[in-house]
Amino acid sequence: MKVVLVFQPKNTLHLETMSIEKKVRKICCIGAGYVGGPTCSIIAYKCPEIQVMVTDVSQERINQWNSDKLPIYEPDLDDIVKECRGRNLFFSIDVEQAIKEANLILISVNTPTKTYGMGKGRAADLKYIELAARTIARVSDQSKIVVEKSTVPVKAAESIINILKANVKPGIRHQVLSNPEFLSEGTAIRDLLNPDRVLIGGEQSPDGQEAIAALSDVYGHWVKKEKIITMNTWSSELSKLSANAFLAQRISSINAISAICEATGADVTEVAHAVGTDTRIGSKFLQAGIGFGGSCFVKDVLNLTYLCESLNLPEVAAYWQQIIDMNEYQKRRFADQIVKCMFNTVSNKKIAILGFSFKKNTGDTRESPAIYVCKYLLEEGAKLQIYDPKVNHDQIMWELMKPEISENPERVKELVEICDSPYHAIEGTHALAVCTEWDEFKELDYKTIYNKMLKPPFIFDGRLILDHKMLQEIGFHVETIGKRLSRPPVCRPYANSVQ
Ligand SMILES: NC(=O)c1ccc[n+]([C@@H]2O[C@H](COP(=O)([O-])OP(=O)(O)OC[C@H]3O[C@@H](n4cnc5c(N)ncnc54)[C@H](O)[C@@H]3O)[C@@H](O)[C@H]2O)c1
Ligand SMILES: O=c1ccn([C@@H]2O[C@H](COP(=O)(O)OP(=O)(O)O[C@H]3O[C@H](CO)[C@@H](O)[C@H](O)[C@H]3O)[C@@H](O)[C@H]2O)c(=O)[nH]1
Repeated sequence: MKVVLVFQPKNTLHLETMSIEKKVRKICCIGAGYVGGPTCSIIAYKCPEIQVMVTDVSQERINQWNSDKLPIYEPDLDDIVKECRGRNLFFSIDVEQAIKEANLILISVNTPTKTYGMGKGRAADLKYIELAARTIARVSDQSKIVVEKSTVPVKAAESIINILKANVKPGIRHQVLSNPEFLSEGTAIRDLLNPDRVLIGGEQSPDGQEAIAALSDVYGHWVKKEKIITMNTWSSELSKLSANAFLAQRISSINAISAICEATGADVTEVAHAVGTDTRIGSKFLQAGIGFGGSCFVKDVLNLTYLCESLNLPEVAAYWQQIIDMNEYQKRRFADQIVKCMFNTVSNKKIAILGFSFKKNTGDTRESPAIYVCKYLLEEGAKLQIYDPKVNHDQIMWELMKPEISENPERVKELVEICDSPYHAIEGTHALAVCTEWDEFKELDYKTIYNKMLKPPFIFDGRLILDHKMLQEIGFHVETIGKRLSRPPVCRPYANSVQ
């Protein structure tokens, strides 16, 4: 461990270490979002001797974390926050003070797709990461372990290192680690408590290894040693993007197969089962549907394609881009199927949209496929009655009134009604479309629903969760993804279907 001589205010000569502390005692997390909040709650829960301060620039978000109604919905999160908050888990907007006091800092800020300038619509916008790094450099009086938890393009840690090096106070040497997060929304607590693996990438130097060991110790409180994988920084950053690209690729692959099923009479559920029982392939992430959404897959695959282009690898970029293209096709296909089945027009027809979040057990709507299904139906003049158990009304309207979704927000207000229950949503509708796989949609009283709908009543199951046989017996016209159910002559969605 290196030492440096520094003069303290009282002119006494004092020895101070330049290196990072080996033991983590205080953590500051920058960014109190879907990752920062749950991750730090679990750290605080499992490491009672570590003080964890979660910070954010948003006063509203911090107030919510300090209240009984947390800003995000995650099963089991409330109980863990209640147990740790005020003990060794705190939420604050004083980012600078928290950085000063901590010896390990998690950067967990958003890295959205750029909406302007170079790389618009593809590259990750790293402005929040950069700002966090500059703040750390400016306010730190001691060397810290700086952990990149946000998902970033490969070599982002190099930019953080450069910013820190160029701005730190004399005698200070921070260590930057990559520790990408793999939690899924809706199962965040389960994933954090029992991760498949924890990745830590760092510098291959003695200081880098010390920092890796310190972070490994934190996870070691509850994660088995063999699940903590250490590697070089760039491998760690690329592993995160690759994992998401592989997962998204499986969904686009099964969705591509679903189109073939509809055209041939094969059944995508049977095909997915047959394919997934091959142990080399595995059964997870083969659920066909209306396409993937969420804040990560679209953003991270686009980020990967942009990275490939920047590295002058156009063929590789085109390969990954195809995953996004297939996803767009799938969302569009579902909306087209609704229009075509309903006698080629949905103008002024009421359609119930059940589910608006991007998947069940979350209130998150970022990149939700439901948004695009609604967008296409609104463009056709449909009146939508939308219900979601966890997404609040304003959030739904905000998503649908974004300029990239609707050119005419007033028209959206006229055509959309947000409902408090599924039964309210289906009142007087011609059709019902399931856009999120919430369990409660399986349990609805479909006989009552049948009576409340106009005839013939259509059900479009975009998530393959309903009992189609039972619905047909009640009298519904049922359509789904990747298999043919009822086929009256009015409903032949795909002109080139093999009969
Ligand atoms: N959401 C997920 O399930 C998930 C899973 C794994 C990884 N990730 C990645 O983790 C990162 C964070 O994702 P998220 O979903 O938690 O985002 P989020 O938008 O929910 O939260 C980010 C928070 O950071 C805050 N912030 C931004 N700049 C700040 C600054 N300078 N100082 C203090 N606070 C600041 C924002 O106000 C926001 O509250 C992203 O890179 C994402 O790709 C997300
Ligand atoms: O077989 C499947 C599985 C998922 N989906 C859809 O894919 C999207 C993403 O689902 P999921 O991966 O479960 O949720 P996320 O919270 O987005 O989690 C992903 O993105 C996170 C952010 O990077 C990663 O940490 C996780 O490991 C990764 O699974 C959702 O719209 C799902 O409905 C399908 O259509 N079919």
